[in-house]
Amino acid sequence: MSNFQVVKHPLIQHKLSILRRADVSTKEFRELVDEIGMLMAYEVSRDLPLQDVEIDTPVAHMTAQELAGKKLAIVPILRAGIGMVDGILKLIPAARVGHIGMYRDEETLTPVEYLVKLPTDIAERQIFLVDPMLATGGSAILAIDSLKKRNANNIKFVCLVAAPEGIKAVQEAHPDIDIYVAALDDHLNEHGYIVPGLGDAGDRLFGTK
Ligand SMILES: O=P(O)(O)OC[C@H]1O[C@H](OP(=O)(O)OP(=O)(O)O)[C@H](O)[C@@H]1O
Ligand SMILES: O=c1cc[nH]c(=O)[nH]1
Ligand SMILES: [Mg+2]
Repeated sequence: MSNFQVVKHPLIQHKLSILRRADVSTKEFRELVDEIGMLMAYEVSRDLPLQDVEIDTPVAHMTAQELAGKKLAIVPILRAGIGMVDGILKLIPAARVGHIGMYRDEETLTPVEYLVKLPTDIAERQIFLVDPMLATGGSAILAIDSLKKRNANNIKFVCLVAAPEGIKAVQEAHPDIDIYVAALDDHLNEHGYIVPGLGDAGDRLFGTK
């Protein structure tokens, strides 16, 4: 079974509590998603491989360590996932960015895929699949299906707020995928929204409602 982790760092929890507030402006919401994305990247990148490198400090020669040049790709699920990309790129600027466009049909809550644009060597890359919200799990499952269809298997799913229903669904569909969330909320309401959640992340991020 996959690794499922709630990242409880105090900075993440503090910023997430501000993000949830109904009176937060679009500008603040965008800045907070960016910052939390960066803080989540710190945790998710914890096991990236290192290699020895010989360097000279002003004082002495030493064997230091650097990232082993593992190829990375950040893949946001549009639209809301876009909000997390820049924060992660601040820490890992050489990462490539792929996009998976998807929206939930409001009646059926079934995800509809409308765009897949990925680096050509996606199968060789460690992928951070990002979306602030994991509700029924339908969108994440379809995005992972889409990546696996293209032979990408090294995937970590990074999300801010998750419902237990979504975690269970993703773990059942894709037991090999590690999941990192900033919060595990209580339940989904009758409209498929996470409770207490933060509302519609895409609309809050882009000011579309
Ligand atoms: O787990 P699920 O039940 O599939 O729901 C989660 C999805 O819903 C939201 O996207 P939405 O459909 O609102 O699209 P948007 O990002 O364009 O607003 C969210 O960003 C996830 O992608
Ligand atoms: O609560 C939810 C559920 C799905 N998508 C969102 O943006 N918010
Ligand atoms: Mg939305």
